[in-house]
Amino acid sequence: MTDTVNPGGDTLNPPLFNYATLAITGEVDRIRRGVQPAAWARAGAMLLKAPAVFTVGTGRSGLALQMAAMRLMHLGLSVHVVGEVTAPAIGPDDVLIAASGSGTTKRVVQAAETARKQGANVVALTTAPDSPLASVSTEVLVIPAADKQDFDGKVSDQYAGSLFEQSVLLLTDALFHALWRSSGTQATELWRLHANLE
Ligand SMILES: O=C([C@H](O)CO)[C@H](O)[C@H](O)COP(=O)(O)O
Repeated sequence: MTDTVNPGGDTLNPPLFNYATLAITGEVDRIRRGVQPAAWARAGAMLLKAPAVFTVGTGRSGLALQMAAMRLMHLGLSVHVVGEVTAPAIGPDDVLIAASGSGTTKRVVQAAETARKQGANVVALTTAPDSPLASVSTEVLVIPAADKQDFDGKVSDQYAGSLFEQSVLLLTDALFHALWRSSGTQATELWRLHANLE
């Protein structure tokens, strides 16, 4: 056992836990106020017109985006998660949603480059507007969170890319909610598409 990691000490400190919940919700609210709704609206319009939507991301960024993929499927869009064995080829006018806080993760950048070569649009969710991912994307949704290696605590008190990953979930849920409500579809209609093999 390494002596450099102490997994939580002996007990969880309740005041520290309460502080953490407040700190995290405060940080997420700051992100919410810092995004550009017009860019999200453009991305939403692009998704609705796309023959198919793909999502890509690694680690926690990819996991957060998989939740968005499920909700977009519930909206009736044709959605695929890159790396799943059932994901088909991406083609012209399809949309690849790519989440990478750093904007440098190789697998994500390479997928975005391939998507553009095939005539698809790429919507990037990233903290880094000058990153390789942003430079290859059609629409860049900047999430002003900390990069996973910003350890100075200036942008976020949380560990690594946590704030980015939470924001991906919050903002894509907001995108889904806005698209759903403006469609006028009843929740019972959406529920027909919910997994029944679970
Ligand atoms: O899982 C992750 C890590 O724990 C950071 O909090 C990241 O999502 C993963 O490393 C991918 O990184 P980015 O592409 O920079 O989002």
